[in-house]
Amino acid sequence: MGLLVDGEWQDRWYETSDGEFRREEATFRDWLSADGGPGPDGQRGHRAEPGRYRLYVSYACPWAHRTLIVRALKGLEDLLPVSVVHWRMLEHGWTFEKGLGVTPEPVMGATYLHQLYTRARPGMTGRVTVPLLWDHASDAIVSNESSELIRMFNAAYDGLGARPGDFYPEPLRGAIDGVNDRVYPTLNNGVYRAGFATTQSAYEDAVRPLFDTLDWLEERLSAEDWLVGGRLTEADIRLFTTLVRFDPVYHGHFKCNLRRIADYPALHAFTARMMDIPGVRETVHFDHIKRHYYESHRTINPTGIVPLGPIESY
Ligand SMILES: N[C@@H](CCC(=O)N[C@@H](CS)C(=O)NCC(=O)O)C(=O)O
Repeated sequence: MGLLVDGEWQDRWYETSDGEFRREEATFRDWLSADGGPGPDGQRGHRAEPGRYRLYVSYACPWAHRTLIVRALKGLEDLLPVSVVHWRMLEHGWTFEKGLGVTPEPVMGATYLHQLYTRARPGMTGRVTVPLLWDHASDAIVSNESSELIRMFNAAYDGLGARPGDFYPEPLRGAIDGVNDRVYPTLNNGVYRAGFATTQSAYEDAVRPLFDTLDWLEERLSAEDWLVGGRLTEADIRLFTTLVRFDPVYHGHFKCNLRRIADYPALHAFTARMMDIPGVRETVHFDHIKRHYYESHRTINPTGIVPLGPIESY
């Protein structure tokens, strides 16, 4: 685990001096669009073209997982190739070391993901994260912010043979944003705030609202199959990537153990429903998920032992 400082890699754990984990803002925020025009907030545009871009992911990472799901649902496999990093993230950060499911890095034969970051921006300071969208044409990083990447993939390739489907439909945007605004801080990021806390109070301050949100979601999903508008939207996709990791990883490794998802009938049924959407199951790799967390976070799990359970229930 580490970060780039003035273009040099430094092996360093997260800064949690007051006991709390804070996620840093993503560094690269350009936009992929059908015509190369700017993003919704004026971000610099890159034109969608078959094969021009490459998506770098970790199968373990819930943020990268969102982008893989939207890529699958929109049928972008042939338009947008993917590279997969090794599940273990230790002193060099994400790597392309050989391993089951890991793909060799094609742009520069890099061993470490941070080499791509410094190729795009020499001298950069910041974290080296997945997902990452690389532009082969301009040898640049378009974006490393998953919440924005899924909105780009939702529309950018529509004229190039993407499958129909809109996961952020105009009339539902307010309601989707409303759900995301609760689910992101308390749950998607809440599990990390619990797991990386270094004081009892920071841990408890994360876990309590996390389970309040799970209770709230259980109630919503007892009445409806989907979170917003009676149809699958990005709000469901963003929830799913955390729920599917919950019992195998967050319950034990991150100490989010008031209850399991298996104890919530509606949340469990929702996760199973998501798994059954064609294309989704193939994006879920429990081997990378479990091994990443238990083998990488040596401050939390010094032996690197990966628990055998739970028995998979989806
Ligand atoms: N805001 C980013 C967060 C991405 C992120 O934090 N990814 C994690 C993996 S789950 C990562 O690469 N962490 C490496 C690090 O923080 O050094 C997004 O949603 O795309």
